[in-house]
Amino acid sequence: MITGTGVVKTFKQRGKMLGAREVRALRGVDFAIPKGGAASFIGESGCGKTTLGRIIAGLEDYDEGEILIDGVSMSPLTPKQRHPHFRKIQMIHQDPYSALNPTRTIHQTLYAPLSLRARQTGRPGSWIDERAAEVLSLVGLDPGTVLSRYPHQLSGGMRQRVVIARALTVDPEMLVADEAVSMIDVSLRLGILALLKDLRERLGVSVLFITHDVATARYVGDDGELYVIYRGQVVERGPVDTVIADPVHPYTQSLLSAIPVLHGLEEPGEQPVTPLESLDESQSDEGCLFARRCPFRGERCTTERPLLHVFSPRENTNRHSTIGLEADEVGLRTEGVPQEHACFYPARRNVIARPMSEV
Ligand SMILES: Nc1ncnc2c1ncn2[C@@H]1O[C@H](COP(=O)(O)OP(=O)(O)OP(=O)(O)O)[C@@H](O)[C@H]1O
Repeated sequence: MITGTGVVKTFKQRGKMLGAREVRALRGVDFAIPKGGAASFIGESGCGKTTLGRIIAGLEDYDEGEILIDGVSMSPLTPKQRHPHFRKIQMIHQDPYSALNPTRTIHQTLYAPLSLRARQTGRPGSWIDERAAEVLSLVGLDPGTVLSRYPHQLSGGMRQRVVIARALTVDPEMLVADEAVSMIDVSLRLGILALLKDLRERLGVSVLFITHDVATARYVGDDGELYVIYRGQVVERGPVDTVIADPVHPYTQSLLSAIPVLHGLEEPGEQPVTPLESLDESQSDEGCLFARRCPFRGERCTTERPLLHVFSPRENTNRHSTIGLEADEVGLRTEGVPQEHACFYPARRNVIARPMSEV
C-alpha cells in the first residue's frame, strides 16, 4: 500500500529567453493505491502525471508532504534508507527502445539485476538463468528465441515486454506504467495492456497507469480509482466507471467530452473553456485552479478548493457516514463540499475545450 498526502513538487527551470522560473508541478496531491489494486492518473500534458509517477517510484524527490509505503514514512529517511522501500515499485517508461541498452543482449539486460538479487537473497548462480527464463515467460516471450537478441532485433511490443520482464526481476509489488503503450504500434497495444492486467491477476502486483487515454485506464484498472489531475492538483477522484459515467468537476467533463461514447453525451457542449496556455504560473494555489478556465465558476471557486473524492461502494461505509451520506448514495455525492455550491455540483453538462487553433 502506498499513500501520499499533500505532495508538493516545484521545478526550477532555466531558459536563455525567460531566465529562471519556477514550475509548480504538484500542488498538494493526496493518493492511496492499495496492494494488488489499480489506479490511473489522467490529465492534459504538463499537468504533473509523470512527476507524480516518478515520485511514487522513488525516481524523483518531493518538496513537501508525506509518502508512506506499507505504513513507513519516506520523509525522514535518507535516499539509501528509502531504496528498499521504493524497490518494490518499478516504473515502465513509454519508450521501450531508450529504456534498453542497445549494446546489450536481453540476457545481459536481465543478468545484471538478477545477479544482484541472487547476491541479496543468497541464491546460487544457477538461479539467475532460471529466473531470466521465468520472467520472460511471464511476459509472454519465448526465452529460447529472445535471450540472445539485441533490442533492435525485437518489435516495439516485444521490447516493452522485456522492459516489464526486467521490472519483474526485483519481485515488485507495484508497476507504474507511464504512457506504456503510446510509442508502440497500435496493433500491439492491446497485448501490452492485457499483459499488465494479467500480471495484476497472476502476481497480485498493483498497477498505476499514467495516461492521456481514459479508455486504457478503464481497461487495465477497471476496479481501481481514476485520478483526474489538473495543473498539479487532483480535481476529481473516484472509481473509474463512476467518474467516467458521472464526472462531477467541469474539468473532468471537459476532458471526457472528447470521448462521447464513454461519456454518453449526444450533443456537443456550448461552454468553451479558456486554453491552458493563457494562464500564468504565478497563480496561487487557493481555490480551484480550473476556476479561471471554467465557464461555471462562482466567487467561491477562487477561494475554496473542491475535494471531489467519490467513494466506491466497496469502501468502508463509515467513511461515507462521516460525511453524512448513505452507502447507496455513493457515486452521486462528493466529500466535504456543501451541496448548495452549484459549481461544485454542476448538473451533468457538456464542456468542450475550444481547439487551440480557434483561440
Ligand atoms: N526535470 C524537470 N525540470 C524542470 N521542469 C520539469 C521537469 N520535469 C517536469 N517538469 C515540468 O513540470 C510540469 C509537469 O510535468 P510532467 O511531465 O509531470 O507532466 P505530464 O502531465 O506527465 O505531461 P506529459 O503527459 O506531457 O508527459 C511541466 O510543466 C514540466 O515542464
